[in-house]
Amino acid sequence: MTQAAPAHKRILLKLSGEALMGDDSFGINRATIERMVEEIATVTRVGVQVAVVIGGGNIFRGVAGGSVGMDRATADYMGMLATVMNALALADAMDKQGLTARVMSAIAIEQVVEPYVRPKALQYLEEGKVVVFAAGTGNPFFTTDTAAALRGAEIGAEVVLKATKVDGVYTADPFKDADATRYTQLSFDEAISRNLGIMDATAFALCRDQKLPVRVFSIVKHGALLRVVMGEDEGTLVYA
Ligand SMILES: Nc1ncnc2c1ncn2[C@@H]1O[C@H](COP(=O)(O)OP(=O)(O)O)[C@@H](O)[C@H]1O
Ligand SMILES: O=c1ccn([C@@H]2O[C@H](COP(=O)(O)OP(=O)(O)O)[C@@H](O)[C@H]2O)c(=O)[nH]1
Repeated sequence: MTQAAPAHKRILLKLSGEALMGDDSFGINRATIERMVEEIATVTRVGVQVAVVIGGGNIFRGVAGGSVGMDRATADYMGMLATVMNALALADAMDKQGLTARVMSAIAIEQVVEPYVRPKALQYLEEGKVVVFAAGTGNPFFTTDTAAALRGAEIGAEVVLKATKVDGVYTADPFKDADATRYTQLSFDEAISRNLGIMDATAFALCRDQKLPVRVFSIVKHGALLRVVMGEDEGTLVYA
């Protein structure tokens, strides 16, 4: 039996920090991270090169309650360090499941992880290793969604896959508005002008300018990542 070819050769997967929490209220849930790694492993097995940008919102967010009264830039650096912790946990879980993972950080912390060097990242991807980008863009006032757009463009990913708790982009935040309906697809301009809070405008604008499509899909739904990679209709496509 011949297996269908994947729709993408190289993807940039954005995992929100909160996705690692599972049903916990904070931190990293082991079972959840292992399940995510299994899903990533299935797409590497069909020959897709995978790079991951991991968030930090499960540990610290520059704009959240824990940072009240703090200098914003300092809080953001703490948020970026939180993503490094998540990246280490994710890479560890990958190694345990037989994948070879390499963490690359946008902030130099050499004793902990190697720094981000673009040609090195490309080399790892060609070798079939999973590259986990940590520390966001390395700059305060940005988000890991923007880091996903940036790294996605830099490594020539064909698509940014934003794995999140909701199964696509809705007309309004579905957690707040029960009448919200899901888009199958929409343009970046529509997403920006309608102020759909699923990704920040900086990330959307970068993807739009680089003509890098984004697909938003559910990380909770089993097998969704593989279906996305195989080109099946899943989540919402945001296109240039
Ligand atoms: N128009 C929208 N469509 C879908 N989700 C939305 C929308 N507006 C806001 N959201 C929220 O965005 C979240 C997804 O973004 P994500 O980056 O994963 O979460 P967070 O920013 O909380 O870490 C969803 O959980 C949802 O509550
Ligand atoms: O380029 C970046 C990426 C992240 N952050 C900080 O790191 C936190 C965690 O990232 P994010 O909120 O994007 O994580 P996620 O929502 O994906 O869990 C953010 O709140 C910011 O404080 C930052 O300052 N610059």
